[in-house]
Amino acid sequence: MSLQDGGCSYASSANMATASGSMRRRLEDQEFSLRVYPGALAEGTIYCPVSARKNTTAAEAIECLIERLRLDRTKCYVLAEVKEFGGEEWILNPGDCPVQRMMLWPRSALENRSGLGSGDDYRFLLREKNLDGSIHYGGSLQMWLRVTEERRRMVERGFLPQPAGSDPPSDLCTLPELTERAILESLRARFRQEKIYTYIGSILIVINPFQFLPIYNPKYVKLYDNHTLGKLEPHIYAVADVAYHAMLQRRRNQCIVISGESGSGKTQSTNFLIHHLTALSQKGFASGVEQIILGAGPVLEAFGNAKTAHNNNSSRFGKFIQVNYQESGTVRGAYVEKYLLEKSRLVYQEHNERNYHVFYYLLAGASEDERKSFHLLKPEEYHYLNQDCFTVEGEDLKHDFERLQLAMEMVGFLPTTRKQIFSLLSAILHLGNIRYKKKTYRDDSIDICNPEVLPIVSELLEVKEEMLLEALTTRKTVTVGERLIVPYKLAEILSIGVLDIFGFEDYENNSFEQFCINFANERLQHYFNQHIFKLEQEEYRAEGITWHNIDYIDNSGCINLISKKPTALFHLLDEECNFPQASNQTLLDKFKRQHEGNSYIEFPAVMEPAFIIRHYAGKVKYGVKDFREKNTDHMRPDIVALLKSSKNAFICGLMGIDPVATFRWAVLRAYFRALVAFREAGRRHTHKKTGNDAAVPCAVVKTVDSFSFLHHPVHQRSLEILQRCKDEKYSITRKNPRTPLSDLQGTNALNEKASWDGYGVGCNGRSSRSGRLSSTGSPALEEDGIFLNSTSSKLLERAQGILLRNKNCKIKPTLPKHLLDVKSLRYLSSVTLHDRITKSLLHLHKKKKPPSISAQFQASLNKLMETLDQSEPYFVKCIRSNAEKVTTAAEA
Ligand SMILES: Nc1ncnc2c1ncn2[C@@H]1O[C@H](COP(=O)(O)OP(=O)(O)OP(=O)(O)O)[C@@H](O)[C@H]1O
Repeated sequence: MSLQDGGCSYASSANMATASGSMRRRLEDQEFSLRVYPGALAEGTIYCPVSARKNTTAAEAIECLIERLRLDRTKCYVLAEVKEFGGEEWILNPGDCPVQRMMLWPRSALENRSGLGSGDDYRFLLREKNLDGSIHYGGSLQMWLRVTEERRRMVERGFLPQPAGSDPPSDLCTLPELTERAILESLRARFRQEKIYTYIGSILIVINPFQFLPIYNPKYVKLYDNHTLGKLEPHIYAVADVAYHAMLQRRRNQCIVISGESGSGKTQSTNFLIHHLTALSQKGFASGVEQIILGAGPVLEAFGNAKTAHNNNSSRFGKFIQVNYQESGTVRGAYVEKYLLEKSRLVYQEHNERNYHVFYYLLAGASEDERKSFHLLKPEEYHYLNQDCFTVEGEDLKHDFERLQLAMEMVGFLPTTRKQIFSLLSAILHLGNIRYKKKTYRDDSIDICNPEVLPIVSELLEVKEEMLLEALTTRKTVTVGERLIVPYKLAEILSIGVLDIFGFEDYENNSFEQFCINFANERLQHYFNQHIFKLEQEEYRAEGITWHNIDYIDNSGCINLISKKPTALFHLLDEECNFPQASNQTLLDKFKRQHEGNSYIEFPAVMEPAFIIRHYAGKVKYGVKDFREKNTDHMRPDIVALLKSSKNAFICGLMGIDPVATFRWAVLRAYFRALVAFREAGRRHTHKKTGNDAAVPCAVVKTVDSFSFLHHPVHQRSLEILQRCKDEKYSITRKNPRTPLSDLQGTNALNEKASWDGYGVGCNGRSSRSGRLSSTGSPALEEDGIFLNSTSSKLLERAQGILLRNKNCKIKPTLPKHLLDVKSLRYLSSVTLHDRITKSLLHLHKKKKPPSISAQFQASLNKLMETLDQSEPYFVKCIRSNAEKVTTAAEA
């Protein structure tokens, strides 16, 4: 190093001085692990690791060894350095520094310190000094080394117990003393040996090394395949493997819950787990499903991750990835549920933070044509991007954009859909540049300072410019229902869920987001307690094992304070959101009145619009400012109406007007109505023949006679769709613009030149592969045997025949056979039952007030907990090795 530095004589000397100065400082501060072999002085110990810095003396190291190995203090000891196997021993003076000696050893000696016979054997020995000053050797050095080496191998193979004072165990439950200190020291010692994984029973601890270790290649996938936990060195693959085989053997769903603070490695661990879970099931062959699952990672990352002060690639949402398997253990598909995306980041970022990655990727990676058609500018020219920082060290945005495009393709986004998404992103950025001014001095109404942005946004969103201007400058007070996101349920399939949820947060200013995040953590901690302490102890008791109950912090009180009906904080907040006169103070007063005296809540002594919650992980102070606004984060109806009017099917889809869902229900209705019609027509026919009036109620006869259901706009629309579907023509034009669509939310999407080749975006905003509309049915659904022909189609054909013969019927629909299987219908009704369009088509929901954000969040958490409760859990706890994201494993 010094030679190289010296060689760069033309480099700026000031720079060099700074660089070498900081390098020197770093070396001074670094901690190294010395392995000292005590030989006969401590029977059973092969070597004892001692932490030392560059200036730690031999005397200090010996003092530490006396302590650790509990040696006789009345005796004298020295450190001896052995260079090369069988070579001479060099006795260190008390003031010599062993680390400095070690730094002169060849690299191979440091990398292979235990290897006997490597040719490069360098080590420190602890020797006893006789009274006359001579060294007490107690046997030949070579002999002694051979014996200790043999013993080491025996220990490694499990024939001898782990000696005290040697390497900390891989499962900390086997530590003789289970104190916090002992646990931390063991983790630290293991980390220094680049062992980032450690078990505490079945819990896996991961310490983020901020450098990639070569322990994730296929060799390791194979190594950990089908082993009981704890047999091999701890590894994240071992957890995935155990979950996989437990699922297959016990036929029960499994889940892996990953927790830890921001930047501790949760997402990385999730990626490793998913990789291993898919690799296990494919046994080395990358299948289409695996490609899609792995491709989803970069897409989620681009849209949901951002640079924060703590992590350059921080996930700003929680996610639960459920990998679903067939009975045989082959991956069937995966499903991602997302929680609480940080929306505020779009418009505002804190110091040293950025907006979502995808914006920077797009601006850096778009081609010249794309730049033109999306009207792209430079990042500095957008208000949403130029608030603080633009770059992240070491990133290659062009490459990232290419990677994103590839990943989007892998997961099934067609080029048209991708274009529509990027167009929307560009519209968001331009919208952020709109500036307002007062219209007139006396008037409070507003106008737009830079109207030149409007045609651009209107083009990108495919909405009328006048409507856009109106939506941006006026506010309508009518409220409409908001979407309630209910995930699809894939019934009766084995699964392994991986939960990567935001960690506990306590910042300088904590708001509603932190309150929700920390509540989620309380719920997960409760789940953890249930499994690790409560259920385990109950099992011991049931089996008659002597067991003293251990105390753990039961956080039910805190959970009740926040969410238990009817007076919990979330409910009081909802109440206040309904009062137009409410203020921060009235909210706080309500909290106080209801919960004064509750040990989980405090109010600051100084008049401050804040409250303090005693969480399991510590106290957090929340400022109530914006709580009410953030809890009622509803889309304004006029903005929703504007976006609904877009000619772009993707944008309509975002507003819950999912053409695919509308289509599905239209098909369903057509089917059932036709079925009823056919039955009734049959009965009527029989009645005519037999003259038996009583067999047919009049009302029914009337209905069938007139086929009034066909005149219902829903039905007309359904039949049109079916007809078009059959003809494989997807450019649908509005036939009857005056059709009343009030109870048909979403059908206007069908009237636009929707890109039917695109993948549908589900009502919950999820891109849905199964949503592809094609005349042969969705490929994904076909795979599941959904749109298959069946005998029921014959029935429909006959029903259809009757319909066509009827004079009143103006439309001549032809029902495609493949859409008529009863199983398909059942499937469709189960997957669409909860979506808003379905509800409105079935009149299941009247215009109710939309649920508050906290209510939605609680509902999705409850759902998650239900899933977790039905699974066997594994826990992965991630720890950040340092706050500076520095590569440290071997040096800490
Ligand atoms: N096992 C690992 N090996 C190597 N590097 C890792 C490992 N785990 C994490 N890292 C590094 O640490 C960085 C932060 O990790 P990650 O993004 O997974 O944290 P996180 O806990 O998900 O953070 P957040 O909650 O902010 O999303 C990663 O970008 C990666 O560089």
